[in-house]
Amino acid sequence: MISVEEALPLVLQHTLVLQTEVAPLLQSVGRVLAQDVTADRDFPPFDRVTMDGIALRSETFASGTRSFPIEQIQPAGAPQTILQQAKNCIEVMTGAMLPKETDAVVRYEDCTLQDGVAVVEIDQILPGQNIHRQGSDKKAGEVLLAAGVKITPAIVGTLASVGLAKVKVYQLPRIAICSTGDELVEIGQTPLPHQIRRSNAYMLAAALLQESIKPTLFHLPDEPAQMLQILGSLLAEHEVLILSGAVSKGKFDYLPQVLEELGLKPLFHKVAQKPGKPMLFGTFPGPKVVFGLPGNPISTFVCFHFFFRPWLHASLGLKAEERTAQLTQCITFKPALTYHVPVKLQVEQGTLKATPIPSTGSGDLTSILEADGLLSLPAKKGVFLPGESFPLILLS
Ligand SMILES: Nc1nc2c(c(=O)[nH]1)N[C@H]1C(S)=C(S)[C@@H](COP(=O)(O)OP(=O)(O)OC[C@H]3O[C@@H](n4cnc5c(N)ncnc54)[C@H](O)[C@@H]3O)O[C@H]1N2
Ligand code: MOO
Ligand SMILES: [Mg+2]
Repeated sequence: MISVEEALPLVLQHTLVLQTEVAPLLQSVGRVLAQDVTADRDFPPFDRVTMDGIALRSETFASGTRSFPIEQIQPAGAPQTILQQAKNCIEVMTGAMLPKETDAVVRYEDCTLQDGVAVVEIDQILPGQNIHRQGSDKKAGEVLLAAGVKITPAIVGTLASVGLAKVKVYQLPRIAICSTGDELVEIGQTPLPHQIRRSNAYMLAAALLQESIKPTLFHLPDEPAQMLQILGSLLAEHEVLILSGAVSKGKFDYLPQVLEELGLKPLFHKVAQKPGKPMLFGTFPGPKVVFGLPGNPISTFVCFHFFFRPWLHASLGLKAEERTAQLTQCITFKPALTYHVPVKLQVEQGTLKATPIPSTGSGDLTSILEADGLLSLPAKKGVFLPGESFPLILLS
């Protein structure tokens, strides 16, 4: 059995090298950007009026003028107008180009308009007021986004603004999720007293959908010949297998042996952690990777978040999240195992605090309904005090 400190680096040493592909902009949300993006023009691309009102010359106002005859209107979306006479003004709309020969905008609220004349009612006008200067946000050619970030709605807005209707993203691995076990039935079925629904497969699929990956779902019966045949064909079609169950010591936990028959190179089987001790991880030529997650629902869930997600993010070139949170209650856990505790989070005086969620054990699926994160308490200690900080995985 190896420690989580040894197991995680082993997993991260076996990331996949993912190719790139081009995705239509709106299908790129949640994917990882595989190109740098530069400003195609200045941001903003012209001196932009930021308030509806009048544009004038501040020096005319400074010399005492308060009444400005209106020459014309400059709407947004119209070519730039020119102020003909310094004593006049032009009505301007938010988003319009600032008229040439003007240098300040006065809001409608700060003047009255009557008979084609605007009378300014404020005492001071500063050059540049209510104007968003060309290039003041970013200059043409400047890098707006570097490759290797997850595409968010804000990023989509930026990509749209530079005219990228299609964008280069990293490909996603083809992933099969496989439940195991003769006690499991489909979720639409009514289970007999000795049966349960195969909820882990759906929980894993949902977690992958949050990563923008559409997995395919399969099931393995507790029968080695059938497992061998199904797993063999899944390996031909997928780069990643995420399996749930059949990795412990039971008479029907055939998975480790079947995977080895298929040629698995095991990297570890059993990790010093709770939950998730029986977890298995290995590779096939290709390369292909197999995550054998223990079947108890919280074990499957914790191992997915602790091992699979960092592996996926590293494969995609995303930066690892490194967070900690402060325990609010004392926990005593003596076994020499890393203890992953589902926690409720809150911020108190700027500090992230983690309160453990009561649970009857790793079969208690409902215990994670309220969880915001998983706090990992190290194996080398047995008593964890309020106020101590430990590594945290945020659940999203
Ligand atoms: N003698 C020992 N027994 C067990 C050990 C051990 O070290 N020695 N480890 C325990 C631990 S820890 C875990 S976790 C489980 C892991 O077992 P498996 O990975 O072999 O999983 P299964 O036996 O197939 O199932 C365990 C449990 O989970 C339920 N399950 C499985 N798949 C699903 C699914 N898709 N949806 C919902 N629930 C599922 C299954 O019905 C079982 O109740 O082993 C302990 N035993
Ligand atoms: O991985 Mo197990 O969950 O400790 O029952
Ligand atoms: Mg078992």
